[in-house]
Amino acid sequence: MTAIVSPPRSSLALAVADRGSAVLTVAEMVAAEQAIFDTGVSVDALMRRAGEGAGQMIWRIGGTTPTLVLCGPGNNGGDGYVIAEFLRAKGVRVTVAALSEPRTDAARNARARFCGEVVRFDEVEPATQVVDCLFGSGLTRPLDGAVWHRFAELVGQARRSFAIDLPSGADADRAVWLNEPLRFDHVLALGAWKYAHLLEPVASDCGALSLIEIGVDTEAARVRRIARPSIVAPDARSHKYRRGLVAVLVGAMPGAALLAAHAAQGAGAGYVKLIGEGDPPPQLPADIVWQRTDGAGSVAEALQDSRIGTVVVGPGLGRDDQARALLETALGCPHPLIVDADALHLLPGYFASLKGRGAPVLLTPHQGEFDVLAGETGADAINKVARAEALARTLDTFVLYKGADTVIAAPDGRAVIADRRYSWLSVAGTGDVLAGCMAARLAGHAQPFDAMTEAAWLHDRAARIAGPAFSALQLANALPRALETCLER
Ligand SMILES: NC(=O)C1=CN([C@@H]2O[C@H](COP(=O)(O)OP(=O)(O)OC[C@H]3O[C@@H](n4cnc5c(N)ncnc54)[C@H](OP(=O)(O)O)[C@@H]3O)[C@@H](O)[C@H]2O)[C@@H](O)CC1
Ligand SMILES: [K+]
Repeated sequence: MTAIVSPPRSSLALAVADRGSAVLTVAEMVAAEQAIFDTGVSVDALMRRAGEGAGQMIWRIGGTTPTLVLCGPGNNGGDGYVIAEFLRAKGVRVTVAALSEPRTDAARNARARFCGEVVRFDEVEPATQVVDCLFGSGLTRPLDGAVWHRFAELVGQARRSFAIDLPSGADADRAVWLNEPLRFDHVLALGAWKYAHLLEPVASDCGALSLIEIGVDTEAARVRRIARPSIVAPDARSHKYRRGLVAVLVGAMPGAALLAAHAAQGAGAGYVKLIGEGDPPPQLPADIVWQRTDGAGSVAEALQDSRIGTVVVGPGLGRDDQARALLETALGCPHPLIVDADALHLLPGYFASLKGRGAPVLLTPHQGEFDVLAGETGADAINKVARAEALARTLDTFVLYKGADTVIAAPDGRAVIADRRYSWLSVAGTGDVLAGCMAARLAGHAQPFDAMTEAAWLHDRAARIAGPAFSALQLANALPRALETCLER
């Protein structure tokens, strides 16, 4: 048997990248705010920071547009009074509609500092621009029916709408609407992202997102919003194996494996080969190597090549006995492994093989495949990130849980949310492209979590470059231009 040595690693590696901005639960946000108070900053001062930061953004976007600020009873309402006074001082015609008297000291103080007009919420007329400060992270239940109805009318009739911190009616941690959904033009998040900003179904209703810095320390946050990765170009010592050798196993439908192979090339792999039974498919291009095998033993032997950086199993695999044999062989090989598509449906029969496997396994389920894998795992999880984390922990694998909100989770608890994925990606074959792209990144630097994050970013960027209505092959062909936008200068 061939001795297994780690393949040389690429210079097409990950540079020190922006880790992405933090995503916090309400409890984590409260703790982070408390840490600021512990340094001697008062609640009033922090509210002023938040309200003036948000006011500045509204002023920049809306200028002197007449503005209605809707204020609730808590500190979100308090932010509203600060915003209203900020805009009033700029010369904007501002009206505040108060749902009730402020119930916190900071909100009462902010109310006292507002020098403009305050009217009752149930008597207010619609305005050109509306700012929602009814409820933020302290929302505990649905809005009262009549209040929600009037609120929806005011937001719907405004030409421009802002929600401060969170849209009222959205549950911050669970990222669901407690009332009917409401669409905003802008959401200004205070201090850090909350899950509702980035996870569906609320995320799509948030319009343009802005983060208002208020001095919260988010250094230790485990969950982050995706940020553009920074990738280093090959250096003078680079060669095809340092760049990364990707091996894609071919099953019943070679087209999907070919797409993954194209994508691996476009995402920077130095060498891509298909491993399959018998003769190559007629459409095999000259720049993809075909390694012919004869039976499972022959595949296992091909996978002993110590220069392989990543193996992909799943695209076009099928779900028959031959597919099972290929999956079993792939799980038994010594290389990092991406399990995608059909292989995810077969994987529950092989969970035992995941435990103690030396090299990492990366899973790329969409919703249907996730349900097959997860079963009851994470049934009590609060949101999509927690469900992905539960699966990653239970199977000791890396998980990229696809969707308009794609979640990447590592078994050590790190997670990234790739929100608002380009909707034209919803076409056949784009999953195969994602798997190939991830394989190239992983073969290049051997960091599974980073490979998933880079692939999610490159895939989305390539789709935007390809424009509307592209084929999966056109998407793969756009990957080099996406890669170019991430190269370190
Ligand atoms: N912490 C800080 O220092 C800073 C916080 N900041 C800001 O504060 C926001 C969080 O403030 P918050 O905790 O006061 O919560 P908030 O969302 O304003 O409302 C809670 C109030 O509403 C009530 N209530 C709840 N649901 C209800 C419903 N359906 N219908 C009716 N009432 C309902 C609830 O009363 P309950 O009846 O539940 O006891 C309570 O009275 C945060 O999002 C950010 O904007 C920034 O200024 C920076 C500094
Ligand atoms: K709000």
